[in-house]
Amino acid sequence: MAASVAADVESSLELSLTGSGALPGALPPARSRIFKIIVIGDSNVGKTCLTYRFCAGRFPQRTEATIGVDFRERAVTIDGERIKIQLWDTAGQERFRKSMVQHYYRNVHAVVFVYDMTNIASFHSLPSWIEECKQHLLANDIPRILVGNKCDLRSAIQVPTDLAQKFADTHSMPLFETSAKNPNDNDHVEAIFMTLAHKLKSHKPLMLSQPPDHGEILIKPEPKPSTSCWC
Ligand SMILES: Nc1nc2c(ncn2[C@@H]2O[C@H](COP(=O)(O)OP(=O)(O)OP(=O)(O)O)[C@@H](O)[C@H]2O)c(=O)[nH]1
Ligand SMILES: [Mg+2]
Repeated sequence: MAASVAADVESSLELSLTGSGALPGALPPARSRIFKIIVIGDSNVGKTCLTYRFCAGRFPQRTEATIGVDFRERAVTIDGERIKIQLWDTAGQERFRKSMVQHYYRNVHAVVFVYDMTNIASFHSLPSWIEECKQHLLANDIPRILVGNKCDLRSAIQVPTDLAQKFADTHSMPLFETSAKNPNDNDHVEAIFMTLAHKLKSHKPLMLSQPPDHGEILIKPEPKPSTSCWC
C-alpha cells in the first residue's frame, strides 16, 4: 500500500507500515518528545475513524479495513511543551495484522482498547486483545484506556455502560464512551487522547523522540475520565 495524501490543520502526519515500500525522509524532527499510542480492537469498531478524528479534526468520509498499520501524528502543546502524539491505528483483521504485530508493541507508551458499543462481539473480544498485550510483555505501568465507540447510534447499543464499566474496573482502566462521528456525544475524542497525553507527560518526564520503526514506512501526508483510576 503506497499512498500520498497531504493533510493538516495544526501539525499532523499520516504514515503507513504495510510490509513493502521505501522510506522517504519525512520523519519527525529529532529530539522532540513523542508518545507512541497503539489503538487496538476488532475490525470495524472505528479505530481508524477515532484516530483520524483526533489527528485531522473530522470524521473521514470513508474508510477501508486497515492493512498493517497506519500512523497518525499530531503535535500538541502541554504545559508549554510541544509533544507529538503518534497514534498507531492497527488492523483489526487478523490476516492484515499478523506480520506487523511485533512492530505495534515495540516501545509503546500507551494502549487504547476500542470496542463498538453496537456490537457485543467486539466487547467480548476485549480479553483476547488484553491477552495479546500480555503476550508481548507490555509493562504493567503502561497506561491503558478502554473506549466504547459509536455512542451516537443510540437505538442500536448492545453494550450497556454498567457492563463496560465493570470490565474496565476489573482491568484497572478508565472507560470512555464516545463517537468518532458525532463529537458532541458523550466523551469527546479530543479530550480522551489529550487526557492520555497529559498522563504520559507526567509519567514520562525523560522520554525523547523515536521515529517509527524503520524499514518499510510509506508516507501518506495528509474527558472526561470515567470513574476508574489510571494506574
Ligand atoms: N455511526 C458511527 N459510525 C462509525 C463511528 N466510527 C466509525 N464508524 C463507522 O464504522 C465503520 C468502521 O470504521 P473504521 O474506523 O474503518 O474501523 P476500524 O476499527 O479501523 O476497522 P479495521 O481497520 O478493519 O480494523 C465505518 O463504516 C465507519 O464510518 C462512529 O463513531 N459512529
Ligand atoms: Mg482501520
